[in-house]
Amino acid sequence: MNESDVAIRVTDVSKRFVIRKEKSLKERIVNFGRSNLHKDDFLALNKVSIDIEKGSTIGLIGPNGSGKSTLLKTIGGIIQPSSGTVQHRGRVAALLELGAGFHPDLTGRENVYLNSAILGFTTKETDDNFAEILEFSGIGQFIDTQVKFYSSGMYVRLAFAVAVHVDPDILIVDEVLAVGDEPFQRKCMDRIRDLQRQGKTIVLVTHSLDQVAEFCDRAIVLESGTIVFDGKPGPAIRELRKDFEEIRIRDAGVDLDENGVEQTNVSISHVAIKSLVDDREIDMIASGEGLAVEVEIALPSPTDQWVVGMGIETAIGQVIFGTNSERLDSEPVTANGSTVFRFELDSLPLGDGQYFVHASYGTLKGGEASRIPQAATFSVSEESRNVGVISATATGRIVKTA
Ligand SMILES: Nc1ncnc2c1ncn2[C@@H]1O[C@H](COP(=O)(O)OP(=O)(O)OP(=O)(O)O)[C@@H](O)[C@H]1O
Repeated sequence: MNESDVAIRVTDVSKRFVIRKEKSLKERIVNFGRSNLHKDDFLALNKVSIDIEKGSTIGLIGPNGSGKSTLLKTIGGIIQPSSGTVQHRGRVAALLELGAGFHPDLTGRENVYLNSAILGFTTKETDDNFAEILEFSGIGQFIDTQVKFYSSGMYVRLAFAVAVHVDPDILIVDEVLAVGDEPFQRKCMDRIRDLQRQGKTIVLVTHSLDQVAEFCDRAIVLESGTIVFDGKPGPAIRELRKDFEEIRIRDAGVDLDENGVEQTNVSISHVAIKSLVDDREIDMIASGEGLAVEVEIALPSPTDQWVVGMGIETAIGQVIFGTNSERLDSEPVTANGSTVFRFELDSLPLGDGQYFVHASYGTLKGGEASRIPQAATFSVSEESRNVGVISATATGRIVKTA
């Protein structure tokens, strides 16, 4: 990236928060006379460095508490880093959590003028934009109500309308869009697309991984305040889903143990994709062809309670097909030691691309206990100029013209 193409530069940014906790009674007695508060340091961001290219759309993703909002706020200049620097070129408009940016006692109208003024607009310029902002927000008569009486959806509507109408070079958006209703979310997304087309730089924090796949050209995965992945959205989302799956299984393991369901010591030892024709292991099919998936599990003792599952996912982890031995009405059979279950999928009318196969193990009573998210992969080759995960035979013709 050329120096002149950098819109935002984050260099070695760390953010330390001081957390104050009430001391326990014992601690109060031991430390008698001193403050009743514990002070703990907490590193929300740990030496984060990123260069964001002008005109790009970046998604910041990661589990709860991983530091996404903190990073976004340091980029927007809303909070100062404890160490490191943030530089940006151009006007930044920020759409942060509810409550940030608007004064609760002022009306919607007054807040529009206040926000525009902070971003360097004259009253005359805001007058010129006002009708459009109001129209976009859909707030109507409530524009003259104090914003403390707004619902969270109304609040976001107005905040987004202001943010996109002040002609920002950089727009930073934190999760908030999720509180708008569906038509408004669509409208916001269309507007974000307009800004993309105009070459604006956009940084989004979101938990909607589909949104990241749809809008972003780069995604950054944060975990415990550090960057664990920085690259194309597809691999970033897969990385994050893999982590979520590990967390889910770890958590599920605890619950299942509490229920007394014996799930432990079973492992999925091998997953193979095979040809239905000659049983060879394969990694590619033509669109419309079928395949077999063999899942091998290692059962430590004889049981008829086992369930084996498999699913096919797109590159961003959307499950497009899934089944398991129970759904296929496979009779419970007592199995022991190394056991292979074979799924046969006769025909897969998939579009061109790479697909991932997950494999899972569980019990009839306890549900799914473990899963390997990307146990195997295969590609589908299709000679088609159409796009999408399914393959369809399509034709087109004019049926009416003036
Ligand atoms: N003002 C603050 N004082 C103390 N700790 C804070 C403060 N702001 C954030 N934190 C802590 O820093 C960590 C990172 O928070 P942050 O809001 O950046 O995470 P996040 O990835 O955006 O999470 P989420 O997905 O839940 O919105 C959290 O553990 C949070 O509790």
